[in-house]
Amino acid sequence: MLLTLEGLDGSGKTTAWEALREAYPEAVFTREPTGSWYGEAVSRSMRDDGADPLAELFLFTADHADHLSRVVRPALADGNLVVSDRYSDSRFAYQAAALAESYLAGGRDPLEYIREIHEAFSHPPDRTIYLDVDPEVAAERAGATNKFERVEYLSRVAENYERLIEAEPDRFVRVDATQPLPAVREAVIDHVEEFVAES
Ligand SMILES: Nc1ncnc2c1ncn2[C@@H]1O[C@H](COP(=O)(O)OP(=O)(O)OP(=O)(O)O)[C@@H](O)[C@H]1O
Ligand SMILES: Cc1cn([C@H]2C[C@H](O)[C@@H](COP(=O)(O)O)O2)c(=O)[nH]c1=O
Repeated sequence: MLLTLEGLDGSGKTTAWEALREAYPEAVFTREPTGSWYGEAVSRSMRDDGADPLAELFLFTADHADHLSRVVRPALADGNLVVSDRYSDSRFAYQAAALAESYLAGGRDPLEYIREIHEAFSHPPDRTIYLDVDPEVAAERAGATNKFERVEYLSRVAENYERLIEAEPDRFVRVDATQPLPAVREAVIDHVEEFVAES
């Protein structure tokens, strides 16, 4: 089973991922952007305020393709539970927000365009936990360490996540990530126990 953790910057994904790592030591824990050279290219692009948003989309997507073939598909083929801190929904939410200000021919919807690119090769998550905080909390917790961690941009990202949740309500579960950390941790672990029991 492929389980992904999604949410705005600072929503607590990595904290939840670490709690799950303690609870499921036998599972495979991974993340996007990855630590590969593709992931390093992504980090370089994120540090560039003038990076072309379409070029940046394809850097993130290249990192995803490598992640799939090197980590995710082999781990799933071996029957593992795979837990990824960010995955394809991050592209749908973040790069669609960046492309909205940019250019796509024929008035195409950026989010749909990015989904179509992924449909051709990706492996969709089985379940996704959405750690829900508002953009103000997210920006404050994240500390504006990269160009995405600003309230105005994160508001558009949050709207895109809402579209994704609305389109696939059975895949997503929403956790109120403004709760104190122990309550968030407990909610995440309870959901994963349910997913594992159902699978
Ligand atoms: N429920 C919570 N209440 C208060 N602070 C929290 C909570 N969850 C996480 N934090 C704090 O917010 C900060 C960001 O948490 P974390 O790194 O887990 O988020 P993230 O979603 O992985 O962020 P990013 O996407 O920026 O990597 C950390 O300082 C963490 O301790
Ligand atoms: C996978 C992915 C990530 N991002 C953005 C979201 C964050 O601002 C940074 C780094 O992620 P982290 O969890 O804070 O380490 O990258 C993105 O825009 N698109 C993506 O596909």
